[in-house]
Amino acid sequence: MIQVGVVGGTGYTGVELLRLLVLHPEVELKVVTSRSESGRKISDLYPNLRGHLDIEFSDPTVAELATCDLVFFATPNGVAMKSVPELLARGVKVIDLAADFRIEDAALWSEWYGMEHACPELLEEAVYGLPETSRDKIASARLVANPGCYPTAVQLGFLPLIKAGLVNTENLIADTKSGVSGAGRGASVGALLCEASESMMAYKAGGHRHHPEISQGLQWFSESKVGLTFVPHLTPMIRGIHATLYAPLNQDVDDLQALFEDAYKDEPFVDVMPAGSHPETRSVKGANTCRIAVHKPQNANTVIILSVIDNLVKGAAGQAVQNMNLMMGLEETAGLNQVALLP
Ligand SMILES: NC(=O)C1=CN([C@@H]2O[C@H](COP(=O)(O)OP(=O)(O)OC[C@H]3O[C@@H](n4cnc5c(N)ncnc54)[C@H](OP(=O)(O)O)[C@@H]3O)[C@@H](O)[C@H]2O)C=CC1
Ligand SMILES: CC(=O)N[C@@H](CCC(=O)OP(=O)(O)O)C(=O)O
Repeated sequence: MIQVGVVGGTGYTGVELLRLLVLHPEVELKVVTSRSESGRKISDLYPNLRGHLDIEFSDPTVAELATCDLVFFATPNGVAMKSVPELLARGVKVIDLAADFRIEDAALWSEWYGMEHACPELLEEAVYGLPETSRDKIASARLVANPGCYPTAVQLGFLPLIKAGLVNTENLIADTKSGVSGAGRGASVGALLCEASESMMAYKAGGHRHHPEISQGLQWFSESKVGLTFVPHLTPMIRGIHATLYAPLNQDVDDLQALFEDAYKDEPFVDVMPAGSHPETRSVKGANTCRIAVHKPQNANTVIILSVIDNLVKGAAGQAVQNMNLMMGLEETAGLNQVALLP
């Protein structure tokens, strides 16, 4: 059994990791941290785990955490980078669900995240954990940067077209919607029921920190320069990301549907729906699935890709478990066979 630690076990992505890991056939949860709930039985706070997890939250030192084989950080940006060098030096593998190791360029990271990077020397070694593009690198990595939720949905949607060189990459548009759990469990006025329900709004239209992450990920696979317009919206649902993506074709393409089906035919967690489909966020709720549909309306030259994920699963904890499976040489789908919850 692999001994696993979760830093930040009280948060939304943390408890989602626990939900997945308690049923994982190869994992033993050894340490689950929380500073505010240290000493409390985890299943007292989260009764869905009663009968599955019998340990308490703790507030361990890095040396104590290092008794694990692999540690997940489900913590705010800027936390993991303070402990990762010591954990790696002690032979522990790390998956960070936050953004500390997602951007290759330390100066660009500081610009968007408003702090100095604590270990820029590790940015080159860290592997961006999108299995559909980097499976082999992830398998041999010590440190994986789990992608953001919007970046997962947007990159999986655009990449088949970009890799095939079929679109004008300077004019890509990503119009994205998120459920409120994307903002985490911490109390904030914007996440109150009376503020977030019965209404919808765009936010950070002038610049969101996922813009450089998405642009970087698309640029890795594009010979021409990537220019992206990215606008996130907050929608009155708890879980889910819906990305509507617009890409101008640079040539006639016979069969876009076949292109997408072929690109993802061997991917266990990307489902290309039949032509004409409109994927719903509820069709991936609780599952580690990205569901995609491709359209070319009015015979115009703009392709529209619809891409949905559960922000807490394929957008965070599920993708992190997928990465752990790869890093530890396990079956990639182990512990990840959930079917979405309907209605
Ligand atoms: N929510 C989402 O949909 C997604 C989130 N992410 C990213 O994953 C990370 C976690 O997100 P989420 O679960 O929503 O966040 P939450 O705010 O819900 O939870 C944060 C967790 O981190 C712990 N924590 C906070 N500060 C520290 C610290 N300085 N040291 C150690 N532990 C700390 C908290 O517990 P305590 O204070 O008790 O220690 C809590 O358990 C974030 O970086 C987020 O951006 C990524 C993709 C999707
Ligand atoms: C609805 C909402 O607030 N969503 C979050 C994105 C969550 C996420 O994935 O962000 P990280 O890059 O920090 O992991 C936001 O826009 O900040």
